[in-house]
Amino acid sequence: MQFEDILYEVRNGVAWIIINRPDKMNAFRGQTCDELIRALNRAGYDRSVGAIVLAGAGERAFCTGGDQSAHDGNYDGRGTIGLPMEELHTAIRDVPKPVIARVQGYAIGGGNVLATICDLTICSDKAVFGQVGPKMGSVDPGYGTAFLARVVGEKKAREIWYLCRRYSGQEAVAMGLANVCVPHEALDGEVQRWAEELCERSPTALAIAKRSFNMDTAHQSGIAGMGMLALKLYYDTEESREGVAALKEKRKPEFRRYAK
Ligand SMILES: CC(C)(COP(=O)(O)OP(=O)(O)OC[C@H]1O[C@@H](n2cnc3c(N)ncnc32)[C@H](O)[C@@H]1OP(=O)(O)O)[C@@H](O)C(=O)NCCC(=O)NCCSC(=O)c1cc(O)c2ccccc2c1O
Repeated sequence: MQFEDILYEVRNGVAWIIINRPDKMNAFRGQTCDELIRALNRAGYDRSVGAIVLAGAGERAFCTGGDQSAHDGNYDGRGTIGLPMEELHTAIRDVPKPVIARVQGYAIGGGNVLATICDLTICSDKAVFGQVGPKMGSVDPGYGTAFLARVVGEKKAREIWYLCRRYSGQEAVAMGLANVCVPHEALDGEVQRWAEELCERSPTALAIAKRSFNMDTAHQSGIAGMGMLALKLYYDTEESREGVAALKEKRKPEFRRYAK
C-alpha cells in the first residue's frame, strides 16, 4: 500500500500511523484523510497488530486540522466538504483495536478532534491542545463538539470551543483530555510501552470493550452527518470566509458585522 501523506510502520506488534506533512504542521487535506482511513483499516484488521498509534511527524505538531492552504470553502477530496472527516472519525472508532494519540506538539482544530476521538492520549510537556473554529470561520459539528463534552464535561468543552484558548499537556491531563503527560524525550518510549501492554491483553475483550464504550455516543455519528451539511452552508458565507482570510493574512477577523 503506497502512501504519500502518511507513514505506516509496525513496531513489535504496534502499528504507527504518522501524518507526514511537517511543513504544514501535519494539517490534513482530503488525500491525507483517505490515506489515514486506509491505514487504520489495514492495522485494524491485521492479526499481527495489537494496538495502533496515531502520531504527527516532526517536533512541532501532532496535527493542526484542515490544511488552510487547501481550504477555500472546498477541500480537495471526497465528503460533503471535500474532506472525508466523518469517515475518518468513524474509522478511528470502528477499528476493533485501541488507538493511542501521541501528541508531542500542537493538537489544534481538527487535530485536537482526532486526539479526542482516539481511545487514549499520551502527550509530552511540549503538547498544546485547543480549538480554533470560532476564531477562523469553522466548527466541528459532530464528535469534535458533542463527544468532547463527554470527555471533559459540558462546561469545559464549551469553554474550549467558545474561547479558543490553548491548553498545556498537564492541563489536558487535569481535564481528562489526555491520559498522561511525560517529558518530551520520554514520549516515544512511554507510548510504545502502553501499546505493548495493550498487545498483552485479550484482543476480543478489548474489541468488545471498545464497541461498548462507543455505544453510548453512537448517535453522534448521525449528528455529524447532518452537521457537515450545515457546515457546508456556513463555509459558503462571507462570515466564514472572513475567518479564513484573516488567518491567511495573519490579522484579527472582524466578525461583529455578521451578528444576528
Ligand atoms: C498551529 C498554530 C497555533 C501555530 O502557531 P505558530 O505561531 O507557532 O506557527 P505559525 O502560525 O507561524 O505556523 C507555522 C507554519 O505552519 C503553517 N500552518 C499551521 N497550521 C496550518 C494549517 N492548519 N494549514 C496549513 N498551514 C498551516 C502556517 O501557515 C505557517 O506556515 P508559513 O508558510 O506561514 O510559515 C497556528 O499555525 C495556527 O493557528 N494554525 C492554524 C490552525 C487552523 O486554523 N486549523 C484549521 C482549523 S479548521 C479544521 O481543522 C477542520 C476540522 C474539521 O473537522 C473539518 C471537517 C470538515 C471540513 C473542514 C474541517 C476543518 O477545516
